[in-house]
Amino acid sequence: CTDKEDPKKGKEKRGTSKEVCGYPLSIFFIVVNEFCERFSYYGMRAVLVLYFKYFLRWDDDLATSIYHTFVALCYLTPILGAIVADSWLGKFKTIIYLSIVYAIGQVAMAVSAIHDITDTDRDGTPDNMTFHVVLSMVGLFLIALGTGGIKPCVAAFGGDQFSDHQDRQRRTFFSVFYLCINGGSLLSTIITPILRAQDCGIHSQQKCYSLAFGVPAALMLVALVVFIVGSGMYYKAEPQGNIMLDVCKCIGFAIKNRYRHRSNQYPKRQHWMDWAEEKYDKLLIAQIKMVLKVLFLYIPLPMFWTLFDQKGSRWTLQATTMNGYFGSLVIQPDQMQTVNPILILTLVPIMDSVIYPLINKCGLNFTPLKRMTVGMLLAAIAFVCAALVQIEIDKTLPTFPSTSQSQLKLLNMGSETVTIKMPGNDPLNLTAAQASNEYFTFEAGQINISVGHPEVRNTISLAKGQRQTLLIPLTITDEWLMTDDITSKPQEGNNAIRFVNGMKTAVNVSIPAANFGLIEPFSYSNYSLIKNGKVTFTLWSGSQSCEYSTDFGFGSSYTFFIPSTLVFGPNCQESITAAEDIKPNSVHMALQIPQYFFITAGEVMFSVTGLEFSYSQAPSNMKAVLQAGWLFTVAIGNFIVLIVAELAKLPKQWAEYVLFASLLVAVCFIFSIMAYFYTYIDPAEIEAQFKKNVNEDDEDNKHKLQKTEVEMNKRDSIKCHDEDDKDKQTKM
Ligand SMILES: C[C@H](N)C(=O)N1CCC[C@H]1C(=O)O
Repeated sequence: CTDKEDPKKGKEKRGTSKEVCGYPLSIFFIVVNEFCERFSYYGMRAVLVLYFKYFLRWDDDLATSIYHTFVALCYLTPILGAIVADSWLGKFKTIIYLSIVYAIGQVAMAVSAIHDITDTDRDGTPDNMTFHVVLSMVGLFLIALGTGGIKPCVAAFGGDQFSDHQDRQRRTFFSVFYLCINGGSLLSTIITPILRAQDCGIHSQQKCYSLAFGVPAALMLVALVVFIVGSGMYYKAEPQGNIMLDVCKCIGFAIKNRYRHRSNQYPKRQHWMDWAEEKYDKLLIAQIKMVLKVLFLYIPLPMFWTLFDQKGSRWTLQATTMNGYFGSLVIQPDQMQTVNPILILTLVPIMDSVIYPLINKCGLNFTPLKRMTVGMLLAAIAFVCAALVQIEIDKTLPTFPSTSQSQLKLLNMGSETVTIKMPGNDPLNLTAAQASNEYFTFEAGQINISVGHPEVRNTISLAKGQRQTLLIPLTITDEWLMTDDITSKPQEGNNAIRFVNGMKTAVNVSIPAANFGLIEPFSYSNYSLIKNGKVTFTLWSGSQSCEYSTDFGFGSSYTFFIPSTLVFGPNCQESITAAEDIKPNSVHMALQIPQYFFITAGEVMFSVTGLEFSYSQAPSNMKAVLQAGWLFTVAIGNFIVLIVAELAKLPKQWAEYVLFASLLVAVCFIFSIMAYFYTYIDPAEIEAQFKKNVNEDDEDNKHKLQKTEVEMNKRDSIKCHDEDDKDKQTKM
């Protein structure tokens, strides 16, 4: 608990809070509040898209657009919260009122997800979807207003609890604050998907979205209660009138005045804001200059968030093409995102207690803006890593036919070996129930194929840009069948599975999660998407059944063949053959860890530092406003992701990663130049100086006034001597 204080700074204590190891006790309530609030926010967000898709039954596009619009809104509303806090209610009251709005929003979401409310026919699906849609949209709007509104206030309110001499403690506070954000985010993104997966309901059991939204709602109420409990200990800075209106008016006046005096005959002023001096207080002008300087510096920052936010989109998609088996543990593609908060929880303490002190010991002045620059570079490195991983993945992806080509696979449904001759290829021998290992590529059109001995010839038409399988029947003179095969990796790491029935009777194939339906003799089923892991298929023919089990990885496609020789019994493990149409993902998800490491190390240097920088460089009456400015860069970053996802359609994903890395390096270069010219200030000191000057001016003015009065009186008295006595008495 040792504390090296700046002897130049005042040591007056803020608020009535006790101190523990030099930290005001009040910040304990603030960090717990932040933990619960972030749990509530990230927990709800984790299941939101699934709620749109499976509960409200929206399509993927609508679900994704509304999701991103909501996230962007959550980082736009901080401006509103900051204006209300700094100009009107103060941070404390703003946090209380908006937390209530936030909790109401979360409760509305939880209620909107109770299907029983409108499920009058009790079939498990809501009958009045409009009710659920309207209630959830109102809920989301209130949440965006609440979470965004309080976010800049809570951070700035936490900063306010420290006295001017507690710079070091305040820096540590912002690190702990960031730890709480990520602790809440980590726990909730693990817990709420588990809650969602439970079945619940009064009349019928459905996936429990109401519980997945209900727990975040409860956590928001806890956040509110914890914050209120600390109420007596906080230092509550009073709002100083409608500061934002004054700021706007002052800037407007400066611009107008500058324009009016644009001719060369008027002497130039140091700063364009100095043109407001005729009408506005020098202190206000100085404060606006401080804010504008920082906001100008923020211009390049959204690019960092543009890269950062692709963790949830591009990187998760990349994970779907990778192998998630970590020994006996299976990691789903979207679970890889939890690596970010886990790394935050480890990296923040390491940076604060080892890396930064070590850099200091080396005599390097690692200023906040230098840290942020390095943070941006680390994010760029993360994207280079992502590109390298993508190149590895691309090497393992199957080569699908171009638009002018066709690919053909062959499956021998017979019980004897056949020889197949195709143009441009060596004769191919396929034993009973065997499929060719690979697809043969042809220029699309018609090809002649001959099978067996004596040869049976057939001309088959190949579909352009397609993969097909030729099913060679048991009796090769019978009609040949062509199937349409999938031409892309199955989505979200699923496996695309189908069955070909070579028996003379129909077969029904099912697993608990899917039913392939009744497959007619010498026919095939549609594809079903199956998750990774061990799967046991049950095959039925009439009253006879048997079981077939196999293990699936991620992103494969198989055609299982039921041969005519199959004997139904306890299991048919040996009889069924599997043709691997698309290999399972082989590049391991662990290869994503370096990119997660670099982006998170970048985030710690960039975001934790930026949060503290925004507080320390803001004038006292605009702390929340600058926090909102900081969060606004996150919103813009999210918008850029949306735009770039639509516009930048590079043919190769790795090239897009390199493009983003290069853009960030370019932006980082511009930022470092801007940062070079930035001079750090101590707003409290500047403000104190101004107030002192004003007081001195006032004193001066008072002295001058008194002097003038005395002189005037003297003059008057001289005059009065010359005038009549009556007059002289009145003036004195
Ligand atoms: C979860 C992230 N690591 C994170 O902490 N954040 C992302 C945007 C800003 C910040 C947050 O406040 O949630």
